[in-house]
Amino acid sequence: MAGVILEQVTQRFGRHLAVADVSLRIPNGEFWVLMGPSGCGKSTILRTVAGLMPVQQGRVFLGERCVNQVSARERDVAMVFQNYALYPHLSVAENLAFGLKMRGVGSAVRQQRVQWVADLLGLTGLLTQKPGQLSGGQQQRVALGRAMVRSPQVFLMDEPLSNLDSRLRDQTRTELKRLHQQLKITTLYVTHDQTEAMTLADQLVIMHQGRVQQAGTPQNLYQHPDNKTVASFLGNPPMNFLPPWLLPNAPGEVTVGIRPEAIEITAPETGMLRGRVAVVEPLGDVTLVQVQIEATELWVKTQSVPVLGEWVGLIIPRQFCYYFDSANGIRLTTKYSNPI
Ligand SMILES: Nc1ncnc2c1ncn2[C@@H]1O[C@H](COP(=O)(O)OP(=O)(O)OP(=O)(O)O)[C@@H](O)[C@H]1O
Repeated sequence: MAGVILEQVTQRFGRHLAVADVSLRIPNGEFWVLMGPSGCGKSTILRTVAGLMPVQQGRVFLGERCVNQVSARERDVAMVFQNYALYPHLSVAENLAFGLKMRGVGSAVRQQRVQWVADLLGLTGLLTQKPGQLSGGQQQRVALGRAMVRSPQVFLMDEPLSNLDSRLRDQTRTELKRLHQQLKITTLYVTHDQTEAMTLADQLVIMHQGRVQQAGTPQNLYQHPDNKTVASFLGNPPMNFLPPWLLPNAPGEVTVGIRPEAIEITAPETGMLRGRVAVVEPLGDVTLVQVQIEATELWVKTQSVPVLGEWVGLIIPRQFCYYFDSANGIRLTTKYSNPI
């Protein structure tokens, strides 16, 4: 059964095309993540599904039902924003119960639901506090709880963790994953954060300029990007693209890409390429190294810790290279399987 379907949805602001012919079919109970550069249309998609923006072209379904003409209030979705906007004068319990009260749910059921969600999110001890007395992470959990309390058909989350510091963010992310595994509510989640995208998504959708570039499991997108946009968006540091002069045997119309972890550092005289270490960033388990080869910089992820300024050789294993059409960025899988 489908949870959420977008069928050829196009949305404009005046003449500006914010979402261009987007089709997605999200099965019931799955967690999908939308990712892409700022302004690529992620929030507009979320707002369209929520009913906060009318569908200009195309159709949106929640379950089997086309909701193009259904108001936001009547859609069974709950949205969590990055600015959680709790009511400051209400207690945590009252904040959690607010939406239920507005919907005319009786007090006994309200209490029961609030207790359920407070247990689930570890908020039981905070029910009488006001938002101002809570930490950012606790406030974020209340915001999540407010969305969860009525068990909506769909969750829409727009960067819900972006205001948290990195530790809390990690904790809350893990919490979200656990909750999803438990509740299995169809979720559409927008983020800029790669770790969130890679760890939470059943399916990851990469967008660019209002269009879907590729959708698939995070692993699949990382290993088999369809084009340069997707390849350069995932991975930190991102994929290196080698200029043609670095690889004299590569045909000019092909751009060769290689991930930082696929490059090996060796002695200057044994590498295929030779350059100077320009940046060294030890991360504990691995080190990020930027090697400068004339005007080109390549990132390498390595276990070794080279010395800043030293000359090193680089090995670019062929089997880990990606080949892209230089004109349109589309990945070539057969024609140039072995240009170097
Ligand atoms: N209310 C609006 N009026 C005019 N243009 C808008 C409006 N809202 C969004 N846009 C434009 O539509 C495009 C898509 O915006 P959207 O907010 O969906 O992008 P986004 O991918 O969510 O970006 P971000 O990651 O920065 O939140 C952008 O170019 C934006 O400037």
